[in-house]
This record gives sequence, C-alpha cells and structure tokens, in this order.
Amino acid sequence: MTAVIELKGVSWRRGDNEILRNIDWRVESGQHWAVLGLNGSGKTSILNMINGYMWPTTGEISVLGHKFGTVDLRELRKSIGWVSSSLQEKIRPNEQALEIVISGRHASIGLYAGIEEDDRVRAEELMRDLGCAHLIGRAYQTCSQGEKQKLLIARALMASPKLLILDEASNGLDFISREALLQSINGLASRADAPTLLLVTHHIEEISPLFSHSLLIRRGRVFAQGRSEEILSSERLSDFFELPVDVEWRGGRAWLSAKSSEV
Ligand SMILES: Nc1ncnc2c1ncn2[C@@H]1O[C@H](COP(=O)(O)OP(=O)(O)OP(=O)(O)O)[C@@H](O)[C@H]1O
Repeated sequence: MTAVIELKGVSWRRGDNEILRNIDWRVESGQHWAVLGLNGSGKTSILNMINGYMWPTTGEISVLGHKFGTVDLRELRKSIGWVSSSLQEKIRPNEQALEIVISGRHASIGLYAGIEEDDRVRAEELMRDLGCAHLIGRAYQTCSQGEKQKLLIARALMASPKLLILDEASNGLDFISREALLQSINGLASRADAPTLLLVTHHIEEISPLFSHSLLIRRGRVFAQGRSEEILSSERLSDFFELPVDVEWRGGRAWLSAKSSEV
C-alpha cells in the first residue's frame, strides 16, 4: 500500500549541528498521527521536509505516493494543508471571515478573483461543520483566537487536502475553546473526504482517540512511534521527558501530570 508519508533515513545537518538524525517514519492511509516533542526537538523541521520547504542532507521522502526529487512540489503542496500560528500572522486583520475561508480554495492569502457561487456554498458548509458559520461577514481581527483557528482550518479544507497538519492549533485557547476545537477536529475525521491528520502538540491530553498513532521526537531522533495507547504510557513518557510523570487514561485520552515530589 502507498504510504501517505514516508521518511527513510532522513537526516538534516546545518554546519556541525545534526538537527534531524536518521528519521524513519511511515504514515499509512486511514491513520491519524500525533507528533510530540519538546521545544527545539525537530518537529517543525520534519514538517518543513514533508512540505518540501527543506531538503534532507541524507535520506528519502515520499508524500502522498510521490517521491521527492521526482515531483513538482508546488503541485503536491496543493494537497497538503498546514494550519500554524505563522499562517495566522499572514491574514490581513480586516479580511472578512468568509473570504478567508474561500481564499483557501487556491491556497492564496487574500482573494484576487471574484467569488464563485460553488466556492461560497462550500465555504459556508465548512464553516457550519466547524461551528463557525456565525462569523460570516465578520472581520478577522474581531474573531477570538479559537474562532480564528476554526476559520484557518476551514480555509485549509477548502482545497480538499489529502493531508492536514494542525501545528499547535490550540495555542492560546481557553479550556472551553480548546475542547470545542478538539470536537471540531474529531468531526473532520468522520467526513467522507477526511484528510489524514497530523496533530503537532505539546499537550498530550489533546490526543483524542482519533489519533491512532503517535510519534515522539527527541533531540532530532525518533524516540518512539506506534499506536498511541502503547506510546503514551507513564513509563515511556517518563523516559521521554527525562522526568517522572504519571499518565492516566480517561475518556480515551491520556492525561499527564508530573510526579509532584520530583519537580
Ligand atoms: N535553518 C536553521 N538553521 C540552523 N538551525 C536550525 C534551523 N532551523 C531549525 N534549527 C534548529 O533545529 C532545532 C529544531 O528546531 P525545530 O524548529 O524543528 O524544533 P521544534 O520541535 O519545532 O520546536 P518548537 O516546539 O519550539 O517549535 C532547533 O535547535 C533549531 O534552533
């Protein structure tokens, strides 16, 4: 079967610094993955490789069945959605919510052509699905952080991506907004045209059961990968964080706490 993502022996060096070392990772169709790692562990570098913005020093990458080096990356990127905080900064403050979503159709920032009726209908439907239809007509700067994230996810979905990367999507959200966003993400996975999801997060409790697999990155290497319920254990995460932690599974999610006497 063709993998959605395949990294084989991927390393990336900058000067004397080996930022990624010998990464082997395969994402199969039908799986959704959580990607975890402390600050500076190499997560963004891996995402940049998957999107073809950076090239490995050694190793091979295939995304959506296309081997890098033989594929037009600009074409491939049309099938990949990447929602990140750096995208947030690119949106013009006075842009209208509906226009932001529609602009995802052509992966542009801002609308340069007129709006097609089909695009409007699809954008409204996506906004409804994500629970942000009430924002139609609102300027981006008037939306809350959680609403902005939903708009950007709807925008990414406009291009019908086959792979959707949610890069610290819940940053800056309060408890209620975060749960609402997680619920919307869960809803995405049940769509007939659901993309493969990659959730990059610092918060283990955000890994809902839909994320069947988890990848732990430490100091540029794969520390562990596999089924989430096996990877997200007290023992493994204590090794991973180099700090004793407790994991308690509730509602299909792993809740992490530091063993207080050790902090
Ligand atoms: N272009 C570059 N040149 C030199 N070093 C780089 C470059 N890009 C990233 N790095 C370094 O590579 C390491 C991994 O960075 P990366 O951004 O991939 O980590 P991350 O896991 O995404 O971190 P965070 O959670 O803080 O966003 C860091 O030490 C970073 O300083």
